[in-house]
Amino acid sequence: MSLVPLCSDLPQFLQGYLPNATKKETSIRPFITLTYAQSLDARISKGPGIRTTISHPETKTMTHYLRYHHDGILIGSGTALIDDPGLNCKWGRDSLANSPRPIILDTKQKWRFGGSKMQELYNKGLGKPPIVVVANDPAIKEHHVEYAICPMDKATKQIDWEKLFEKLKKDFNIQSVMIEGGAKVVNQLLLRNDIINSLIITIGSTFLGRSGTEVSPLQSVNLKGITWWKGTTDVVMCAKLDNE
Ligand SMILES: NC(=O)c1ccc[n+]([C@@H]2O[C@H](COP(=O)([O-])OP(=O)(O)OC[C@H]3O[C@@H](n4cnc5c(N)ncnc54)[C@H](O)[C@@H]3O)[C@@H](O)[C@H]2O)c1
Ligand SMILES: Nc1nc(=O)c(N)c(NC[C@H](O)[C@H](O)[C@H](O)COP(=O)(O)O)[nH]1
Repeated sequence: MSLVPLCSDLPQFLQGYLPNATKKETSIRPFITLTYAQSLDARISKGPGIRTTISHPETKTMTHYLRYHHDGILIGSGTALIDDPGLNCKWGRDSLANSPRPIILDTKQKWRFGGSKMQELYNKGLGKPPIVVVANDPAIKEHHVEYAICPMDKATKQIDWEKLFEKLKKDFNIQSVMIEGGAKVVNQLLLRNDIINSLIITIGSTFLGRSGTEVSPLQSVNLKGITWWKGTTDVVMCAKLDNE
């Protein structure tokens, strides 16, 4: 499916929140953008296992413009298994060159590249092959997939985000990552002002109801550098996570 044209005021609106392509990041971690689309009642899907369109076509195009500006695009295995996303970039003339590298957080090793939309795009020369984040050497290694082995923190039984992003930069030369969900990933990273450089949230003019998948961090989060864009049915907020 082709995209509608990018709204002419969006590049200027997003500029201060994108990785700077001309300036190599000096930090040991990549530039990290946290981005997702939510309903007015802070839901990102109608419920577990239900792929839900929230964005208007013009903010869908914006997402592809964001993909164009990042080296990697990270999602949790929940999203990979439920949505079977392509994660390539349809904005611009050359999908393969413009696409970010998909990064799938799959410590339980449940997702397979084989048979996925990502593989279909890769086979057609329209997308890049994924990096799969695992906690230990995977029992099954798939063709064309690279694995980032990232040990779990023993206490939290979660991967250490800092170590993961350092590894992505050092071992895979990923200078910028956009994180596209889902809820478990977003809820953790909304609390990480030490890691997240930009927050870009699309809000669609719909309510998805209480059985919807909610995004809401464990504690309150303050924002700064806030700016809003208004489209036909959606608004987009760009911000930075505050240090307070
Ligand atoms: N509207 C949007 O912008 C948007 C974007 C993405 C996904 N979604 C929706 O979100 C839903 C999926 O969200 P979800 O919360 O179920 O799944 P998720 O995509 O957040 O993936 C969760 C899984 O990722 C892994 N994981 C996450 N954090 C980890 C950590 N720190 N260490 C180790 N492993 C970790 C675990 O395997 C966990 O089960 C789907 O319904 C999807 O359609 C919506
Ligand atoms: N911006 C945005 N608006 C939405 O309404 C929605 N549901 C998502 N959801 C993000 C999720 O990760 C999707 O699975 C991928 O956006 C699909 O990606 P593809 O088009 O297959 O490349 N994102």
